[in-house]
Amino acid sequence: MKTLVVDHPLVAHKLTALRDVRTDSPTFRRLADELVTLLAYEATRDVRVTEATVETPVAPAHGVRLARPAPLVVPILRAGLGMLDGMTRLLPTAEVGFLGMIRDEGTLKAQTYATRLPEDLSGRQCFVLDPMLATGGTLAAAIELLFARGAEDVTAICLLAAPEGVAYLEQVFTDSSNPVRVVTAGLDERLNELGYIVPGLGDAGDRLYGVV
Ligand SMILES: O=P(O)(O)OC[C@H]1O[C@H](OP(=O)(O)OP(=O)(O)O)[C@H](O)[C@@H]1O
Ligand SMILES: O=c1cc[nH]c(=O)[nH]1
Ligand SMILES: [Mg+2]
Repeated sequence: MKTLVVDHPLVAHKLTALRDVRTDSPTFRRLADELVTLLAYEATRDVRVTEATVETPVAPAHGVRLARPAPLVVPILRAGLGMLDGMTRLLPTAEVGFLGMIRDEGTLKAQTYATRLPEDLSGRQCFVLDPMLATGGTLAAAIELLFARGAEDVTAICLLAAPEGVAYLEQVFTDSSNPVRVVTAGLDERLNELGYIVPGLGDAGDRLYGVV
């Protein structure tokens, strides 16, 4: 598994504002949206393309188009929904599937409460959106589900990751024929005793949509 921490001053600036406890929900949503578009640029570096030729007003020009089948973008509800618009802005022809998952805050185990994905993902490139990679349980379960349906490779886009979560994914995904990549704006210090990323940004879902 490969992990890319995007090193860019605009990403660092927006991430700092996102972390700030004084940042309100509307601003948090805007920053998350902007950050995802910046991360998506790196995350789609290996998106599959096919050669294409178009006629300019002057002459034929050789270029590329996104290959078929279209990539599948999968936000993990709730918090991943705050990353969807920023992603599809850069990849408007992608299809979108949905996974609803919640981490039990006692056991820290992920449970899936909603699945709306194509049954057959053979040959598909998938991009999973979830702002927080903490223990890694949620992302691991989501990625396993996509591979079980035939996905070819999976790139997870996160706003923040913990070393513990990255290590867990490295341990789970060792098959080089089904590569996994994590692209994140920041790799933080550690998890605390409640399974929260330190220094992190708190509960991403609550900060986007309110406490439930
Ligand atoms: O890496 P893990 O330890 O599994 O934790 C990360 C998960 O926790 C958060 O979701 P949460 O369960 O709070 O659901 P929500 O998006 O509805 O708030 C977050 O958005 C991830 O999905
Ligand atoms: O720090 C964390 C860990 C899990 N989920 C969050 O939203 N934040
Ligand atoms: Mg939450």
